[in-house]
Amino acid sequence: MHLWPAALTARHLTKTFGDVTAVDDLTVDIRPHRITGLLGPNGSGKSTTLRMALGLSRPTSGSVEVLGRRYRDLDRPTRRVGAALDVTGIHPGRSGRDHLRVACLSAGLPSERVAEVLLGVGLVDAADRKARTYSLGMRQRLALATALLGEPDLLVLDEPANGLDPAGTHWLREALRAYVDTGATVVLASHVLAEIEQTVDDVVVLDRGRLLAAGPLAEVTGGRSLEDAYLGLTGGRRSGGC
Ligand SMILES: Nc1ncnc2c1ncn2[C@@H]1O[C@H](COP(=O)(O)OP(=O)(O)OP(=O)(O)O)[C@@H](O)[C@H]1O
Repeated sequence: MHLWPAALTARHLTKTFGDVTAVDDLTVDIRPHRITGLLGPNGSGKSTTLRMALGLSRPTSGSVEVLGRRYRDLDRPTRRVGAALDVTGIHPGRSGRDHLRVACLSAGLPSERVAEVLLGVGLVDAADRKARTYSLGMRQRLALATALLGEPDLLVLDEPANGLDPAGTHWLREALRAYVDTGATVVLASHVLAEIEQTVDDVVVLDRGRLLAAGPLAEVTGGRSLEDAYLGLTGGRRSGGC
């Protein structure tokens, strides 16, 4: 149904902040209809890469496209790409339901989607409580619900399991797999290698902004655990959280 050669394509993508090169000449293709984990130590450029892909930050040089176009050139981007990058952006005085209503309205999406995504992420019972009373895991669910409003072809998540309990992590894994099975693509950045290992089809490993490895999980790990492969690739620079 979705026929793009790659869901995300970076070509010589580079971003500098003053003296810091956050992303350094990154060339990679992320395959469609799969879950890809973006891995790397703290400060390796994962979030900066995702922000450039979503048009939130301008590359210093090089390019990044999602679904075959620059994000800003996509037709109705909120229906094509959904993102949950930062749970701190949720208004504390607003209920989850109101947060979703506002997001629906501003994206021009039908209001029926609010009840559907609340059900989908298991937040129905908490929907009318103010977001300030939500746990981190509940805010993660609300951020995911927001990203899913437009039933996007590409879902981009930054540390989506952060704050989820084991049952929540299990639920997330199943939910992402079910979503990809509908023909969509998921890209997620994470530090938690055990979680990544059980969730993704492909991995992209960054270190200090540079690409260290990319490909199917089994190919990159070569029979080792992901942690061993990762520590070998990054020279022992540990990702936070593992
Ligand atoms: N707006 C900014 N201004 C200055 N430096 C920045 C900015 N955003 C990111 N950086 C720097 O760019 C580098 C890459 O940061 P980035 O947040 O992309 O890494 P990350 O891999 O997502 O890290 P983490 O795992 O800790 O979330 C870091 O050195 C960071 O300090």
